[in-house]
This record gives sequence, structure tokens and C-alpha cells, in this order.
Amino acid sequence: MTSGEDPAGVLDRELRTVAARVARVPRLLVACDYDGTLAPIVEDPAMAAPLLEAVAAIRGLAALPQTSVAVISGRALRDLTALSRLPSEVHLVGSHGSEFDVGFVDALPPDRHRLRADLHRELENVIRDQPGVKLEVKPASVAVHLRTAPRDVARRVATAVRDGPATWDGIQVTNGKEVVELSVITTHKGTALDTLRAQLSASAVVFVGDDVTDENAFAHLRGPDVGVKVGPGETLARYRVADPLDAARLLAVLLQTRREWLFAEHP
Ligand SMILES: O=P(O)(O)OC[C@H]1O[C@H](O[C@H]2O[C@H](CO)[C@@H](O)[C@H](O)[C@H]2O)[C@H](O)[C@@H](O)[C@@H]1O
Repeated sequence: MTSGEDPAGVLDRELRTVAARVARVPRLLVACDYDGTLAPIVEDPAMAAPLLEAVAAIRGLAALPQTSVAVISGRALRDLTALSRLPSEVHLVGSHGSEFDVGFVDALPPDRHRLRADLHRELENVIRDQPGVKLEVKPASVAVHLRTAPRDVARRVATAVRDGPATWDGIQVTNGKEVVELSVITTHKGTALDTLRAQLSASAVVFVGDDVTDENAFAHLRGPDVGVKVGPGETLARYRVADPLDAARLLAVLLQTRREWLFAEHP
């Protein structure tokens, strides 16, 4: 988005109309995924920063009355907080919708802690001497990142993970973008969205996401809600934008319309 650009101008007309309509509900919840939605995909997961345009729109929306903003991410809550640097008014939920607060890890039963430790050890064995493969350890899961591995290595490691620890009892497998994640709990962005909707008494929800686990959130939308998929691929979302920059433009349109409506800046 260039300064002075009208963000609405570049969005699909139908989406603009729908955004303008949902921005006028009594209590709005805008919920977004993080990687691939607010933050463009990069090689190193530790370097994924949100677009400034997205942060500006989110900050603006979160400061409005009768308006809530949430980010529901696959990341550990601690990492999401550090990377996104969003203000405390924004509700952050980590671990694919399971981690609403930092006490989550202490509340996990001892057998889940043991299983995650076993999983971590086993995955370290699987990826030993495999160039470009990295592990990301989270409170209830371990993600195996394949993005920077040579293709043959990525295929070999993915197969070893799927035929090995992914088959263990009590393990949930999530295939993301160049990542296979093994979790010791069941996670679901849709139930996280339900919880937020109820807690915040939202009249309508806008959910924006790009990845497989975001489909669970799209599946829980209803009535006046609006689901927006970022990028290509099959989806349950009714609307689509091309990339994180267009997602930021959509957030800016929501902010502009809602601000005008709330403060009656225009008749
Ligand atoms: O639910 P999300 O917020 O979209 O998180 C999904 C996963 O995102 C991260 O991995 C992805 O983004 C990385 C940075 O751009 C990229 O290098 C990686 O290939 C992608 O899979 C994050 O590292 C994972 O923990 C999240 O589960």
C-alpha cells in the first residue's frame, strides 16, 4: 500500500461491499491468522514480521469501541507475542487455537509433557544430518520445517516423520506450508474462534487466513460472518485476497468504514 492510496480501490468489488456491510454490525470481531496472512512467508520462521500496513490497521481497529481484534496462530503464544509486537488490546491465541494464556503449558497433564519430550527426542534423531531441516519446539507440539531443505531431503524427512512418530498414539498431525507438525493435544482454530466470539459477544466475525488449520475457523463461520482466504488453494472461505498486502488492505477498509460508521463522520 503506498501512502495516499485508497485501500478499497484495489480490492475486489464484491469483497469491498461485504466488508463495508460487516463493518456496520454492533459488535465486530476481526480475527486473523499470523504467518502468511499478517506476516509474509519467509525462509526463517524467527524472522516473520507483520506488514506495517497490517499492524496499523489492527491497531486502529483494536482502538475502536465495540470492536475486537484477535490473532489465532499456529505459533507458540510466547513467540507470537514477541514477533507480532501487537498491543495488549489484541487477543493473541497460540498453538493453533489452544493457547489463550501463558499458563497453558503448566496446565498440560504430565503424560502430555512426557509425550512431547519423547517426540522432541525422536524428531531430533530423524533430522540429524539432514541439511536445511529445522525443528520448532512449542508447548504442546514440535514442528519440522522443510522449507530450506533440498527437495530430496525434505521428501525423505517428511516420509520418516509420517511413518514414524506421526503414527504414535495421541499424536495429531498437521501439514502446513513446508512444515509437518506433531502435537500431543487436539487443536482447532474453529473452537478458539467460538470461544472468542462468545467471550467478546461478537455480532459478526471476519476471519482472514491462508493455511490448512485456518479451514477449521472458516468452517465455524455463520450468518453475517465473512471468511477471507489469503492466496491460492481450496478453501471453505467465501472470499479471497491474493496476498498479505491485500489482506492488510482489507483490514484498512474495515477500519475506515467502521470508524466512519461508529463516529458518523459521513451521513
Ligand atoms: O497459524 P499461523 O500463524 O499461520 O502459523 C502457521 C505456522 O507458521 C510458521 O511457519 C510458516 O511460516 C514460516 C515463516 O514465514 C515459514 O518459514 C514456514 O515454512 C511456514 O510453515 C510457524 O513457524 C509455525 O510454527 C506455524 O505453525
